[in-house]
Amino acid sequence: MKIQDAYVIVTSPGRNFVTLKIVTESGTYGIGDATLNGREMAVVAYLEEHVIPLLIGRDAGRIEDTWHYLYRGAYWRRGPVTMAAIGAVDLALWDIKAKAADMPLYQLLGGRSRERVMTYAHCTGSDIDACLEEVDTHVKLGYRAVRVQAGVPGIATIYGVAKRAGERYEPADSELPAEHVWSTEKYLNHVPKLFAAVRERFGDDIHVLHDVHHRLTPIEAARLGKAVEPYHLFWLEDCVPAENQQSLKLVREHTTTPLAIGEVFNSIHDCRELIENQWIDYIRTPLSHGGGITHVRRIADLASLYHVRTGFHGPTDLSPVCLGAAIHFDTWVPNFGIQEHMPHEAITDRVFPHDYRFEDGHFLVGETPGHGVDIDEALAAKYPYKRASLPVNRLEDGTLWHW
Ligand SMILES: O=C(O)C(=O)C[C@H](O)[C@H](O)CO
Ligand SMILES: [Mg+2]
Repeated sequence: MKIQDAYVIVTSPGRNFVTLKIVTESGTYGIGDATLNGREMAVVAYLEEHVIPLLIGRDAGRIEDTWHYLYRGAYWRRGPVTMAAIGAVDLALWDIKAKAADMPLYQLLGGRSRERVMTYAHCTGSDIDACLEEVDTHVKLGYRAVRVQAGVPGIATIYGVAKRAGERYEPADSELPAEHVWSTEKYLNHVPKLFAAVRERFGDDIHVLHDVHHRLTPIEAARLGKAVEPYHLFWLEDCVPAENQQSLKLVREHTTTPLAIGEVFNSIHDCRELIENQWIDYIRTPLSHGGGITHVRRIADLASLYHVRTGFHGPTDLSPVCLGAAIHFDTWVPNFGIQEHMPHEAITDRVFPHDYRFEDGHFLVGETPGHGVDIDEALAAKYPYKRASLPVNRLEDGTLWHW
């Protein structure tokens, strides 16, 4: 089954998405998500200039060989742009293979390990009470797990907290980066009160998660992990940046709060030390940014040896193509933990028709051959790309910080 054509579709139904479509001689096609939030056009150029010409005429069935051809063949290895481009090719090729086999993707991966995929919701509020109302709403929608983020007195704007009640936060909300001001001390003094309030109102039965978004140093993260132990979080996410993997060792030595990390990783080498030393509990690298199913499956297998489970990144800035493929992977992978769910806007869902369903706090995988997500190209063409940037953060003295 030779690849006859491949092209990139850039569309902005509510926010920017980049999709790679690969078409074979028989007419069977597959699609992959190539969206890299805030750096979308870099992946477009990488695909159009350096990848698509190599795909034409190749055997679409040789997924493993194509992965190595693109990875080793480029000489310049790893990095989010390269790996998002390879990931899009890989997802599209798995889609084609599953369609050709007339199977839903999870069957091709090895079949079901579970009936349904537990997912967590985002609950944010300008203060603790507003956040608790969001938790209440999501518990009533059936969620068993909630990620809670609340405003902190004395900090005007925090990335990840919606600006208005009932709204979701938008990851990339302005043409050029907005600037926020951050105070670690104010945050550390306030945030344990949020978990205490959630447990007091909702009891012990819901899973509670929290994203620190890389803003702490290791010893500060250790302090937070210890402080929140009484509220038994499901996980504390991205508590420190992890370019230095040893940072997680320090945190681990001080606290039993479970640790999740990896949404900005794109290679097994970014997390190998973290996994082999059992410094983390959940690995979050998504299929699209981690070089596709072919590579992330290796990460999951390594993780399974060390009691580390998957908890894939699932924000709105990964398209329904990535989410749909993730739900197949989650249905199969033996060491599944949880799947993030930040619902896409209705118009995004119309541009990307899909067969996965949310029910009772879980995703249910579809039975359509392939990964079950398509793109309506005519509708997509109505929503042209708009530059959108993620924010930056500064400490109160003006020092540039993690956001
Ligand atoms: O979903 C999360 O956990 C995030 O941290 C969202 C990220 O900030 C977002 O995907 C950046 O583009
Ligand atoms: Mg995160």
